[in-house]
Amino acid sequence: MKRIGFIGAGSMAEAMIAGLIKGGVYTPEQIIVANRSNKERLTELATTYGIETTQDKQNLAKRATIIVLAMKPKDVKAGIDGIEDSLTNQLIVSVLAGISMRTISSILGKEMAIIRAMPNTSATIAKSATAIAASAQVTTEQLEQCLSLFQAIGLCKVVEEHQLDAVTGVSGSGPAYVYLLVEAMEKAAIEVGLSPQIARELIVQTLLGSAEMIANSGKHPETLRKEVTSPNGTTEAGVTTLQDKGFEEAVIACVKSATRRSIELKEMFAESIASANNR
Ligand SMILES: NC(=O)C1=CN([C@@H]2O[C@H](COP(=O)(O)OP(=O)(O)OC[C@H]3O[C@@H](n4cnc5c(N)ncnc54)[C@H](OP(=O)(O)O)[C@@H]3O)[C@@H](O)[C@H]2O)C=CC1
Ligand SMILES: O=C(O)[C@@H]1CCC=N1
Repeated sequence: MKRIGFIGAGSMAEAMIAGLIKGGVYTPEQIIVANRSNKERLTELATTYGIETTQDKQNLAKRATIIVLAMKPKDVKAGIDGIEDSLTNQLIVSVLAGISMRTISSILGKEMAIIRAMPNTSATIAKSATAIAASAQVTTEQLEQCLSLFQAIGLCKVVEEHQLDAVTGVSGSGPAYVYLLVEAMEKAAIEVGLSPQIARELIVQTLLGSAEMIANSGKHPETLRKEVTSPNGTTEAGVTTLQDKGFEEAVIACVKSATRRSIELKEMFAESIASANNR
Protein backbone atom coordinates (compact mmCIF):
# COMPACT_ATOMS: atom_id res chain seq x y z
CA MET A 1 0.00 0.00 0.00
CA LYS A 2 1.33 3.49 -0.85
CA ARG A 3 1.59 5.57 2.31
CA ILE A 4 2.48 9.15 3.18
CA GLY A 5 4.22 9.87 6.49
CA PHE A 6 4.48 13.26 8.18
CA ILE A 7 7.31 14.04 10.60
CA GLY A 8 5.84 17.01 12.45
CA ALA A 9 2.19 17.22 13.44
CA GLY A 10 1.61 20.96 13.57
CA SER A 11 -0.63 23.31 11.62
CA MET A 12 1.03 22.82 8.23
CA ALA A 13 0.90 19.01 8.53
CA GLU A 14 -2.77 19.18 9.55
CA ALA A 15 -3.65 21.51 6.65
CA MET A 16 -2.07 19.05 4.23
CA ILE A 17 -3.67 15.98 5.85
CA ALA A 18 -7.12 17.61 5.74
CA GLY A 19 -6.67 18.56 2.06
CA LEU A 20 -5.34 15.12 1.05
CA ILE A 21 -8.24 13.27 2.65
CA LYS A 22 -10.85 15.73 1.38
CA GLY A 23 -9.38 15.65 -2.14
CA GLY A 24 -9.31 11.81 -2.12
CA VAL A 25 -5.54 11.75 -2.79
CA TYR A 26 -4.93 9.47 0.22
CA THR A 27 -7.34 7.54 2.46
CA PRO A 28 -6.89 7.95 6.24
CA GLU A 29 -5.39 4.41 6.39
CA GLN A 30 -2.58 5.57 4.10
CA ILE A 31 -1.51 8.47 6.34
CA ILE A 32 0.92 8.23 9.28
CA VAL A 33 1.98 11.20 11.41
CA ALA A 34 4.73 11.52 14.02
CA ASN A 35 5.78 14.32 16.35
CA ARG A 36 8.39 14.86 19.04
CA SER A 37 6.48 14.52 22.32
CA ASN A 38 2.93 15.91 22.26
CA LYS A 39 0.77 12.78 22.64
CA GLU A 40 -2.48 14.75 23.04
CA ARG A 41 -1.90 16.31 19.62
CA LEU A 42 -1.48 12.88 18.05
CA THR A 43 -4.69 11.66 19.70
CA GLU A 44 -6.50 14.75 18.39
CA LEU A 45 -5.31 14.09 14.82
CA ALA A 46 -6.14 10.37 15.05
CA THR A 47 -9.64 11.15 16.32
CA THR A 48 -10.35 13.90 13.78
CA TYR A 49 -9.00 12.21 10.66
CA GLY A 50 -8.84 8.48 11.51
CA ILE A 51 -5.13 8.41 10.58
CA GLU A 52 -2.32 6.41 12.17
CA THR A 53 -0.05 8.21 14.64
CA THR A 54 3.31 7.19 16.05
CA GLN A 55 6.43 8.44 17.74
CA ASP A 56 8.54 5.83 15.98
CA LYS A 57 9.97 7.84 13.08
CA GLN A 58 12.14 4.96 11.81
CA ASN A 59 9.08 2.78 11.38
CA LEU A 60 7.20 5.66 9.70
CA ALA A 61 10.13 6.21 7.31
CA LYS A 62 10.31 2.51 6.47
CA ARG A 63 6.61 2.21 5.61
CA ALA A 64 5.95 5.51 3.81
CA THR A 65 6.57 6.07 0.10
CA ILE A 66 6.52 9.84 0.66
CA ILE A 67 7.98 11.36 3.84
CA VAL A 68 6.89 14.93 4.52
CA LEU A 69 9.15 17.03 6.76
CA ALA A 70 6.86 19.41 8.65
CA MET A 71 8.76 20.46 11.77
CA LYS A 72 10.12 23.98 12.39
CA PRO A 73 13.38 24.62 10.49
CA LYS A 74 15.39 24.74 13.75
CA ASP A 75 14.20 21.19 14.58
CA VAL A 76 15.14 19.59 11.26
CA LYS A 77 18.33 17.93 12.45
CA ALA A 78 16.75 16.31 15.50
CA GLY A 79 13.64 15.57 13.45
CA ILE A 80 15.31 13.47 10.74
CA ASP A 81 18.48 12.24 12.43
CA GLY A 82 18.17 8.48 12.76
CA ILE A 83 15.80 7.81 9.85
CA GLU A 84 18.58 7.43 7.28
CA ASP A 85 18.88 3.65 7.74
CA SER A 86 15.16 3.31 6.95
CA LEU A 87 15.50 5.13 3.63
CA THR A 88 15.67 3.36 0.30
CA ASN A 89 13.90 5.01 -2.61
CA GLN A 90 11.32 7.10 -0.74
CA LEU A 91 10.56 10.68 -1.77
CA ILE A 92 11.30 13.35 0.85
CA VAL A 93 9.00 16.38 0.65
CA SER A 94 10.10 19.30 2.82
CA VAL A 95 7.87 22.29 3.57
CA LEU A 96 10.55 23.87 5.78
CA ALA A 97 11.34 27.50 5.04
CA GLY A 98 15.06 28.15 4.53
CA ILE A 99 16.33 24.54 4.61
CA SER A 100 18.01 23.65 1.33
CA MET A 101 18.05 20.23 -0.33
CA ARG A 102 21.80 20.19 0.22
CA THR A 103 21.29 20.69 3.98
CA ILE A 104 18.71 17.87 4.12
CA SER A 105 21.06 15.54 2.19
CA SER A 106 23.94 16.45 4.48
CA ILE A 107 21.91 15.54 7.59
CA LEU A 108 20.81 12.26 6.02
CA GLY A 109 24.34 11.57 4.78
CA LYS A 110 23.11 10.60 1.31
CA GLU A 111 21.63 12.08 -1.86
CA MET A 112 17.89 11.41 -1.94
CA ALA A 113 14.92 12.31 -4.12
CA ILE A 114 13.90 15.56 -2.40
CA ILE A 115 11.15 18.03 -3.23
CA ARG A 116 11.12 21.36 -1.42
CA ALA A 117 7.76 23.07 -1.22
CA MET A 118 6.69 26.50 -0.04
CA PRO A 119 2.95 26.47 0.66
CA ASN A 120 1.08 29.11 2.65
CA THR A 121 -1.39 28.99 5.52
CA SER A 122 -4.40 29.11 3.17
CA ALA A 123 -3.65 25.39 2.76
CA THR A 124 -6.03 25.08 5.72
CA ILE A 125 -8.95 25.87 3.38
CA ALA A 126 -7.38 24.21 0.30
CA LYS A 127 -6.42 27.60 -1.16
CA SER A 128 -2.64 27.51 -0.75
CA ALA A 129 -0.41 29.10 -3.36
CA THR A 130 2.44 26.57 -3.37
CA ALA A 131 5.64 26.33 -5.39
CA ILE A 132 7.83 23.23 -5.45
CA ALA A 133 11.38 22.47 -6.62
CA ALA A 134 12.78 18.99 -7.24
CA SER A 135 16.25 17.48 -6.84
CA ALA A 136 17.86 15.64 -9.75
CA GLN A 137 16.97 12.26 -8.18
CA VAL A 138 13.19 12.93 -8.34
CA THR A 139 11.44 10.81 -10.99
CA THR A 140 8.65 12.12 -13.23
CA GLU A 141 6.22 9.89 -11.35
CA GLN A 142 7.33 11.30 -7.97
CA LEU A 143 6.99 14.86 -9.30
CA GLU A 144 3.46 14.05 -10.50
CA GLN A 145 2.60 12.54 -7.10
CA CYS A 146 3.87 15.63 -5.36
CA LEU A 147 1.93 17.95 -7.69
CA SER A 148 -1.30 16.05 -6.86
CA LEU A 149 -0.44 16.32 -3.19
CA PHE A 150 -0.16 20.10 -3.28
CA GLN A 151 -2.96 20.56 -5.81
CA ALA A 152 -5.21 18.94 -3.18
CA ILE A 153 -4.55 21.97 -0.98
CA GLY A 154 -4.61 24.69 -3.66
CA LEU A 155 -2.54 25.79 -6.63
CA CYS A 156 0.95 24.37 -7.23
CA LYS A 157 3.72 25.60 -9.54
CA VAL A 158 7.14 24.08 -10.27
CA VAL A 159 10.17 26.40 -9.90
CA GLU A 160 13.97 26.12 -9.54
CA GLU A 161 15.22 25.70 -5.95
CA HIS A 162 16.93 29.12 -5.94
CA GLN A 163 13.55 30.73 -6.73
CA LEU A 164 12.00 29.41 -3.51
CA ASP A 165 13.38 32.42 -1.58
CA ALA A 166 11.39 34.69 -3.89
CA VAL A 167 8.34 32.44 -3.55
CA THR A 168 8.66 32.69 0.24
CA GLY A 169 8.83 36.50 0.01
CA VAL A 170 5.84 36.68 -2.34
CA SER A 171 3.32 33.95 -1.48
CA GLY A 172 4.71 32.12 1.57
CA SER A 173 4.60 35.29 3.66
CA GLY A 174 2.04 36.93 1.36
CA PRO A 175 -1.08 36.23 3.43
CA ALA A 176 0.41 38.35 6.24
CA TYR A 177 0.71 41.38 3.94
CA VAL A 178 -2.94 41.04 2.95
CA TYR A 179 -4.02 40.64 6.58
CA LEU A 180 -2.10 43.82 7.48
CA LEU A 181 -3.86 45.71 4.68
CA VAL A 182 -7.21 44.46 6.00
CA GLU A 183 -6.29 45.44 9.57
CA ALA A 184 -5.56 49.00 8.36
CA MET A 185 -8.72 49.15 6.22
CA GLU A 186 -10.82 47.99 9.16
CA LYS A 187 -9.33 50.63 11.47
CA ALA A 188 -10.02 53.31 8.87
CA ALA A 189 -13.54 52.04 8.17
CA ILE A 190 -14.43 52.34 11.84
CA GLU A 191 -12.89 55.85 12.03
CA VAL A 192 -15.01 56.97 9.08
CA GLY A 193 -18.19 55.67 10.68
CA LEU A 194 -18.83 51.97 9.98
CA SER A 195 -19.47 49.27 12.56
CA PRO A 196 -16.66 46.66 12.86
CA GLN A 197 -18.98 43.90 11.63
CA ILE A 198 -20.17 45.71 8.49
CA ALA A 199 -16.61 46.94 7.81
CA ARG A 200 -15.27 43.34 7.98
CA GLU A 201 -17.95 41.98 5.64
CA LEU A 202 -17.55 44.75 3.07
CA ILE A 203 -13.76 44.51 3.08
CA VAL A 204 -13.70 40.70 2.78
CA GLN A 205 -16.13 40.82 -0.15
CA THR A 206 -14.05 43.57 -1.77
CA LEU A 207 -10.93 41.37 -1.53
CA LEU A 208 -12.73 38.29 -2.85
CA GLY A 209 -14.29 40.25 -5.71
CA SER A 210 -11.01 41.95 -6.65
CA ALA A 211 -9.09 38.64 -6.56
CA GLU A 212 -11.71 37.03 -8.80
CA MET A 213 -11.63 39.98 -11.21
CA ILE A 214 -7.84 39.65 -11.51
CA ALA A 215 -8.11 35.87 -11.95
CA ASN A 216 -11.06 35.75 -14.36
CA SER A 217 -11.61 39.04 -16.20
CA GLY A 218 -8.57 38.66 -18.45
CA LYS A 219 -7.67 42.27 -17.64
CA HIS A 220 -4.39 43.55 -16.18
CA PRO A 221 -4.65 44.83 -12.57
CA GLU A 222 -3.67 48.30 -13.83
CA THR A 223 -6.64 48.31 -16.25
CA LEU A 224 -8.96 47.14 -13.50
CA ARG A 225 -7.64 49.88 -11.19
CA LYS A 226 -8.22 52.52 -13.88
CA GLU A 227 -11.78 51.26 -14.37
CA VAL A 228 -12.52 52.01 -10.70
CA THR A 229 -10.87 55.42 -10.83
CA SER A 230 -13.17 58.21 -12.08
CA PRO A 231 -11.41 61.49 -12.95
CA ASN A 232 -11.40 63.73 -9.87
CA GLY A 233 -13.39 61.09 -8.02
CA THR A 234 -13.02 59.35 -4.69
CA THR A 235 -10.68 56.55 -5.80
CA GLU A 236 -8.27 59.06 -7.33
CA ALA A 237 -8.17 60.87 -3.99
CA GLY A 238 -7.51 57.62 -2.12
CA VAL A 239 -4.95 56.18 -4.56
CA THR A 240 -3.07 59.50 -4.80
CA THR A 241 -2.74 59.48 -1.01
CA LEU A 242 -1.39 55.90 -1.12
CA GLN A 243 1.13 56.91 -3.78
CA ASP A 244 2.15 60.07 -1.88
CA LYS A 245 2.75 57.89 1.21
CA GLY A 246 5.00 55.54 -0.78
CA PHE A 247 2.63 52.54 -0.92
CA GLU A 248 4.15 50.90 -4.00
CA GLU A 249 7.73 51.41 -2.80
CA ALA A 250 6.77 50.00 0.61
CA VAL A 251 5.24 46.86 -0.94
CA ILE A 252 8.27 46.32 -3.20
CA ALA A 253 10.65 46.81 -0.25
CA CYS A 254 8.51 44.42 1.85
CA VAL A 255 8.73 41.55 -0.67
CA LYS A 256 12.47 42.16 -1.13
CA SER A 257 13.11 42.15 2.65
CA ALA A 258 11.20 38.89 3.11
CA THR A 259 13.09 37.31 0.18
CA ARG A 260 16.43 38.51 1.60
CA ARG A 261 15.52 37.08 5.01
CA SER A 262 14.75 33.72 3.41
CA ILE A 263 18.25 33.72 1.88
CA GLU A 264 19.82 34.75 5.23
CA LEU A 265 17.96 32.01 7.12
CA LYS A 266 19.00 29.43 4.52
CA GLU A 267 22.67 30.39 4.91
CA MET A 268 22.41 30.50 8.71
CA PHE A 269 20.81 27.02 8.97
CA ALA A 270 23.27 25.57 6.44
CA GLU A 271 26.22 26.86 8.51
CA SER A 272 24.86 25.71 11.86
CA ILE A 273 24.00 22.23 10.57
CA ALA A 274 27.37 21.89 8.82
CA SER A 275 29.20 22.82 12.02
CA ALA A 276 27.04 20.41 14.08
CA ASN A 277 27.85 17.62 11.57
CA ASN A 278 31.59 18.34 11.94
CA ARG A 279 31.47 18.11 15.73
N1 LIG B 1 3.24 28.88 8.85
C1 LIG B 1 3.41 29.18 7.58
O1 LIG B 1 2.86 30.15 7.00
C2 LIG B 1 4.30 28.31 6.77
C3 LIG B 1 5.10 27.37 7.37
N2 LIG B 1 5.91 26.59 6.62
C4 LIG B 1 6.80 25.62 7.26
O2 LIG B 1 6.05 24.55 7.84
C5 LIG B 1 6.83 23.97 8.87
C6 LIG B 1 5.92 23.57 10.02
O3 LIG B 1 5.29 24.73 10.54
P1 LIG B 1 4.06 24.60 11.56
O4 LIG B 1 3.18 23.46 11.16
O5 LIG B 1 3.50 25.95 11.67
O6 LIG B 1 4.84 24.17 12.92
P2 LIG B 1 4.23 23.74 14.31
O7 LIG B 1 5.07 24.37 15.36
O8 LIG B 1 2.75 23.91 14.34
O9 LIG B 1 4.51 22.13 14.35
C7 LIG B 1 5.79 21.61 14.42
C8 LIG B 1 5.69 20.11 14.61
O10 LIG B 1 6.99 19.55 14.53
C9 LIG B 1 7.12 18.58 15.55
N3 LIG B 1 8.52 18.34 15.88
C10 LIG B 1 9.42 19.19 16.40
N4 LIG B 1 10.59 18.57 16.60
C11 LIG B 1 10.44 17.28 16.19
C12 LIG B 1 11.27 16.15 16.17
N5 LIG B 1 12.53 16.19 16.63
N6 LIG B 1 10.76 14.98 15.71
C13 LIG B 1 9.49 14.91 15.25
N7 LIG B 1 8.63 15.96 15.26
C14 LIG B 1 9.11 17.13 15.73
C15 LIG B 1 6.35 19.15 16.71
O11 LIG B 1 6.07 18.14 17.67
P3 LIG B 1 5.84 18.48 19.24
O12 LIG B 1 4.60 19.35 19.29
O13 LIG B 1 5.64 17.14 19.86
O14 LIG B 1 7.07 19.21 19.70
C16 LIG B 1 5.12 19.68 15.97
O15 LIG B 1 4.21 18.64 15.76
C17 LIG B 1 7.91 25.00 9.24
O16 LIG B 1 9.15 24.49 8.91
C18 LIG B 1 7.61 26.22 8.39
O17 LIG B 1 8.78 26.80 7.87
C19 LIG B 1 5.90 26.67 5.26
C20 LIG B 1 5.10 27.56 4.63
C21 LIG B 1 4.25 28.48 5.31
O1 LIG C 1 7.55 33.65 8.45
C1 LIG C 1 8.13 32.63 8.08
O2 LIG C 1 9.37 32.52 8.23
C2 LIG C 1 7.34 31.48 7.46
C3 LIG C 1 7.79 31.19 6.05
C4 LIG C 1 6.67 31.63 5.17
C5 LIG C 1 5.60 31.95 6.06
N1 LIG C 1 5.97 31.84 7.30
